[in-house]
Amino acid sequence: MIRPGKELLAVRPGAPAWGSGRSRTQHAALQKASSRADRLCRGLLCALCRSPGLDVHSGRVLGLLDDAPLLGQASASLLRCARYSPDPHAAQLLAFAPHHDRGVLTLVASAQEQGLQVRLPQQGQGAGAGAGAWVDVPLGPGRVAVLCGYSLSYALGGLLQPALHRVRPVAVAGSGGAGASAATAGSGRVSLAYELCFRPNACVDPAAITQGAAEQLPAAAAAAAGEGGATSRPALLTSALMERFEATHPVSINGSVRVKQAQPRAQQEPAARRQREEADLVSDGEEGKQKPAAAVAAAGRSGAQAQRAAGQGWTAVANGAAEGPQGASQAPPSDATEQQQQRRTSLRLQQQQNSRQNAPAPALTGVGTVKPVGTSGGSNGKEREQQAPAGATARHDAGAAAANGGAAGVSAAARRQREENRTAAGDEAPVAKRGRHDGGAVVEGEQAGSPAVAPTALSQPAPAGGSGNGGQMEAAAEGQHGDDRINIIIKGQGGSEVHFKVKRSTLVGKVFDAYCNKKGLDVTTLRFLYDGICVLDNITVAQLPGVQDGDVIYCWPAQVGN
Ligand SMILES: O=C(O)CCC(=O)C(=O)O
Ligand SMILES: [Fe+2]
Repeated sequence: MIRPGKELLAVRPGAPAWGSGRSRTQHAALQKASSRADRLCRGLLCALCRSPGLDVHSGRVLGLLDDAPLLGQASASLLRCARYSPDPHAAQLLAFAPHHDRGVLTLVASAQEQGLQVRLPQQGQGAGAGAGAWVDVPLGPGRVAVLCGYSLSYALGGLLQPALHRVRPVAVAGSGGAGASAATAGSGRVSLAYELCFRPNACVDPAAITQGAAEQLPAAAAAAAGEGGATSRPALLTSALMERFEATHPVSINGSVRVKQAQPRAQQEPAARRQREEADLVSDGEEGKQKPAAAVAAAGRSGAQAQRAAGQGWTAVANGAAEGPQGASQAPPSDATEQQQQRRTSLRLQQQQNSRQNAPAPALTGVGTVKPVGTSGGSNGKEREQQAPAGATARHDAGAAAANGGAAGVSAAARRQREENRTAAGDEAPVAKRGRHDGGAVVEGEQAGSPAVAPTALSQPAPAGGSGNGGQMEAAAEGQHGDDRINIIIKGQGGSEVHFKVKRSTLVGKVFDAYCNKKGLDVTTLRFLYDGICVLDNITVAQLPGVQDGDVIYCWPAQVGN
């Protein structure tokens, strides 16, 4: 039976149990869809960062994501399946009211061509003919819409604006109206939206993320970014960022139908202040105007309907019950990443607290989800994080990402230069001389030469002496190392880490071999990714673009995702 309205099924990839009422086949299909969408989304994000128009260090953005979905570890990201049923009584209502998605990027796919619409920018960057008009985003087989979300816009200091979008109602079966076709008439519209989100305790610092990027932008875009741009956006934990989103988007139907509850009086003023601060992020008053539509949608998802929907294999999502990004703050932390993140987060939070005397209470509630810095033990002091697998999967999965490969190569040197300048200026200098991580491997002596890992990769001719620079990796006894040694972390697919302290002149292949020896792995079956780029074994550590103490190289099976 098709009922009027919209039904949503929201799942977080990697969640061990995806709710009741779903068969194993459904579970497997959702798992597959979400993991593919996740890879595509990360690849697109990586390509977007590296596109000449932005030239943002992709690691600074990708490092704010959680690990790629692993079974048994719920992701912060979310897959929404929506079924919009034909509704003869609600023809004037929108099936999905205008909204910004709260996450980083959303991919939307639907077998039905029509339904999704975006609003063209009214002013500033991208505004042109038809400014402010709603335009169709034709979907259908083989097509995916890519929407910039609030989190990405914030992280980029407004260099990209979040896409205001909505869904027009599907045609009533037999009406012959827009959207009806032999394939879809009578069944309503079904869409899949994958919303990539920052991990809950990531510290989103627009100023650090966009440093050096604006210089690449056309003057007009740079001006737009400067006004209310990165410098006026404080570093925030994702949880605080979501508070901000909610304060500036009073009614959101992003995954969950959220009707804003009356706030305690004490919280109203900061919320209003934040709303003013973020005037540049909210395109217009459209969302306010659409409140009635959202309220109708909310009313339509009563508990009784939710029960019926669940019985059909559709779990209704209503009033915050969704496993939305905000709910993901309960996700179990992955230890090593968490330790690094805690250190980074605490530094950022310190900055926040110093610079924002009037920080509203809700923004600080996120601190409660972060463990004290002291618990991070001897973890390496890594300032810049990376999420390597994205770039490689982008080349396999996303044409757009592949098309960007050249740009990535060109901008690498520029990025490195920027990083060096910044480090020289003491802006983001790594925290020096920390104790070694308890699990750190002591690497000694010469390892056998390692074969090439991947056909297309970051690679340079081996320096004189080839791979025979044995002895460059040395025991990392405290106090023995000079400034030319840095910590490099190899992170495996399951999240385990091995720490190496190496000379900058060491061939990375030596490190890979040492890692494989320690783990009992065959190096030829693996690829190593740094900042999303597959690294061959014949470059030195110093030749990794913008390498810093504590940087992570991800180790991934060569055939991943294929
Ligand atoms: O169904 C669609 O086309 C879009 C859905 C959407 O905007 C969302 O899930 O955030
Ligand atoms: Fe959306």
